[in-house]
Amino acid sequence: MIQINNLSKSFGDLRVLENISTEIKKGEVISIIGPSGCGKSTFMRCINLMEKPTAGEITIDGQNILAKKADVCRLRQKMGMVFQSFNLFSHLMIIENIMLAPLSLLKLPRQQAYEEGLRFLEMVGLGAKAMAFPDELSGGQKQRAAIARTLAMKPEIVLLDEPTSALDPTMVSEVLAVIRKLVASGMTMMIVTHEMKFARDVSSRVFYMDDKGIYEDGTPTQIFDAPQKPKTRAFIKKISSFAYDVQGKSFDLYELQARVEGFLTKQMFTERRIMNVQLVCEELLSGILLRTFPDAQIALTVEYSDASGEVTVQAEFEGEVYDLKSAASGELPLAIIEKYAKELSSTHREGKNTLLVVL
Ligand SMILES: Nc1ncnc2c1ncn2[C@@H]1O[C@H](COP(=O)(O)OP(=O)(O)OP(=O)(O)O)[C@@H](O)[C@H]1O
Repeated sequence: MIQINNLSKSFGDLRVLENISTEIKKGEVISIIGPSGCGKSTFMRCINLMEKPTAGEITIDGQNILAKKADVCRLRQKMGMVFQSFNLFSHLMIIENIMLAPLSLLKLPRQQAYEEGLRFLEMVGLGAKAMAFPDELSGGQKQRAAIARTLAMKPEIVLLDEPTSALDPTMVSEVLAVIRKLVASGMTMMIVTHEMKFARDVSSRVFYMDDKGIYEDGTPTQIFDAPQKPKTRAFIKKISSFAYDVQGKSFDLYELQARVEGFLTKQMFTERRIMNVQLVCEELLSGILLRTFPDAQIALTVEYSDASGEVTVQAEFEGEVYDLKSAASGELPLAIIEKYAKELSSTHREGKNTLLVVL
């Protein structure tokens, strides 16, 4: 459907994309992930010609869209784009926003554009908001309206550039639910996203971008569970864990708990499970370790494995051999930890204790 050959893009002296070649087939749902600033949005914007590539070829249904004579307007209609920032016209009602392009570009009769627009609004759960103005909608509703507007042009592929990153966390799931519905309808899609769990669940293919290109291209299982290349491995490890340095007993427990919550919310954990992990961290640190070693410098890591669904809380600190089970035996904090832990271990190597609690 889309063939990309040796695509490069520079902004002045800054070379962002270098010689990218790939093919996107009909029905594929491709998530693009990678570190901030690696060129994910630029790549997507080049495909839609919102950025002019510096070199290379993009062929859609056999037509090179970079050729001088290409009918860019018509080719662009084949690709619907959903942006981070909705881009709805605030002086127009939602239905008018949706009808705008079908009327002017597809030349649909007004009544037909209206009826189809309503149908797409109903599909995204906003049938009742057709006559509302954008300011009367929440962020999540605005983004769903923007998706309906894109669909109204009946594109062959939908490109979504970080569609949830401008949203309040409480509104992310309603937009992701609508995107899931599109995926289920068989739509060809490309999504730049920081929602890793979502990328893993909905994609048929994942591009990990780094080093100015598609550094690794694979199924979600390959990229998230068994990445083949070192930078992909490092990135996946980094996004599936977070580290916190605990500096003695006056450390900021509330900050730590907020970080735990933020991290696990991204992994789409339920409130209940988040509270369990927070409780284990609190009992391990304040209930046990810092009561015994008030000045200890503890490196805490919370890691989530999507493959096993397990969370590992790891506490590392220097000192004599310390065995958690025997040291805290019979105490309430350990009993609480054991209630939630599937596995509990203590090891000592080169003067450092490592305690692991797997939940
Ligand atoms: N219009 C522009 N002019 C100059 N530099 C730009 C322009 N657009 C992007 N860049 C630069 O190109 C690089 C890639 O940006 P891009 O937005 O594509 O990255 P990204 O991977 O999507 O990042 P993020 O995940 O943070 O959104 C960055 O260094 C950015 O500063």
